[in-house]
Order: sequence, then structure tokens, then C-alpha cells
Amino acid sequence: MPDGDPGSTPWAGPGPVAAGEPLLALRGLHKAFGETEVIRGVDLALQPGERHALIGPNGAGKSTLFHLISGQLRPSAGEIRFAGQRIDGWAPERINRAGLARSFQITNVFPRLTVLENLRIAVMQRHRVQYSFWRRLASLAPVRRRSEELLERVRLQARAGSLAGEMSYSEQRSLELAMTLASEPRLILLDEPMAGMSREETAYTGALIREVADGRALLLVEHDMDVVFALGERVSVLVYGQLVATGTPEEIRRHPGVREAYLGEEAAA
Ligand SMILES: Nc1ncnc2c1ncn2[C@@H]1O[C@H](COP(=O)(O)OP(=O)(O)OP(=O)(O)O)[C@@H](O)[C@H]1O
Repeated sequence: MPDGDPGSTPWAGPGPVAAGEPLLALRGLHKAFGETEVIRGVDLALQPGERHALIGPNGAGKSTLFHLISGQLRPSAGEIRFAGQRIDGWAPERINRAGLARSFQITNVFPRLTVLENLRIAVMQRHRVQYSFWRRLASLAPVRRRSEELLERVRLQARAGSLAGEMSYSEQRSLELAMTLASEPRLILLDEPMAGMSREETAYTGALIREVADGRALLLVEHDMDVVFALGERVSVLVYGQLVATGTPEEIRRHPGVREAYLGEEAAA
């Protein structure tokens, strides 16, 4: 049975973060695959509500870092703290329940279900409702209310009855974002949210991400520098498994090492 009213149940992970404490803290993080060290001593702290962008050349280790934070991979050394608790070694589902959600492009979307059905499943998963209860519980007012609220949040009301798989890529991305929000995360990890989008879709999705992430922390990997500098309040640069700089977009633009190693003369101009 659902553990409470999904329409009003607040986030239910570890307790509140103490004043001044980071929401996410990586300390001395390492990851090796056999002999190859891919993450080589990363320290990073994210404050509650902070939007942080992670950039770096191909193969720098950005995806590996995301896998470590979300629990898909275990670090070889170092620690990961979320809301004051050590989460390295936890299963991905446990990390998700603690309030850390990772958005996987559109792979969580069920293409043969409608938009509203997708959202109902996401809301019910959050509240541990068994799939076998689905039909009966789908009509429950709190689940419906919460699903409709999420639908509005990503402006897909007009698409409620559309099959998810028949929508445009950016609409599916919006749906996926709403499904991520169903777990009321305090930190959202977004992996290349604008990949495969047109300029217009990128602008629309950027504004949507900014809006729905309000009050939550965001860690985003993105190759589009316009998006990085527009969305990130702070930016970190990962090169060969090490952070070579962390700062405001302005500081990162001016940073000589970053200009040389990554941005190139054009972006630095
Ligand atoms: N499971 C694995 N086993 C062995 N090597 C791996 C594994 N996963 C990643 N790597 C290696 O780790 C390095 C970093 O990969 P990763 O995908 O984290 O980089 P990235 O910064 O996300 O790159 P991109 O921007 O191209 O997505 C690469 O050299 C990759 O080949």
C-alpha cells in the first residue's frame, strides 16, 4: 500500500542538512577499472539548491563520476556524502529514496503508455505501490492529483492522453523530467539534457529545467557551452579524472588553464 498521500507527502530521506553543510560532498574520490584510474582524487561540494555544471573533454570521466554518485558504480577509494550521510556503497534505489535522482535522457519513459500513465507509474513507484495494484490505485485521488500537478509543471497538459513514444524527443525529455520530479529529489543529476535537440528545443528545455529545479540542487553534464554558462551557477572542469577548476561561469571563462585545456581560443574570446 502507498505510504501516505502522494499528493502531500514531503521528501522523506535523511534529515535536513545542517546550516552551511554541503548537500553533496565528494572527498578524495577515486575509480579504477583494472589498472586504469579514471577518477583520480575528486573533491567537490554542492550546496542545497545550487545549480552546478560539470564540463570536460570526451573521456574525462564525467559519466563515471555520475555513476559513482548515483550508485551504479562503487568508488575504489574516497567517500560520497549526501545530506550528511555516507552513501558510497548504497544501492541506486536507496540513494534515489534518500532524495538524489538521476535523469536518464528518455530511457525511463514507457513509449506505449500515455503521458499521464507514465506519470502515475512514477508517482506510485515513489510511494512503493506494487505494479499489481496499479489499476485499482490509479484512480485514487492523491495519485491522480500529483500526476496532474507534474503534468502541469512541465506544461504537457495538452498531451496527457498521447502515447509517450509518439511525442517529439524534447516532449519526451520533459516527461522524463516530470517523472524524475515524482520522487521529490533534493538533488537532480542531469546527463546531457540537451543532446539531440534543436536550438529552439534547447532554449525551451533550458528554461524548463531552470524552473523545475528551483529549490533543488542540480548537477548537470552538458557539452553545449551556452547551456552550461546559462544554467550553471558554478562550473567544474574535469580533465583526465581530476577537477582542474571550479568557479562561477565568469571565473571559468577567464581561467587560463581551462582556456588552454578545454575551451579553446574561440570560447575564451
Ligand atoms: N566500465 C569501464 N571499464 C573500463 N573503462 C571504462 C569503463 N567505463 C568508462 N571507462 C573509461 O573511462 C574513461 C572515462 O569515461 P567516461 O565515459 O566517464 O568519460 P566522459 O567524460 O563521460 O566522456 P564523454 O564526454 O565522451 O561521455 C574512458 O577512457 C572510458 O573508456
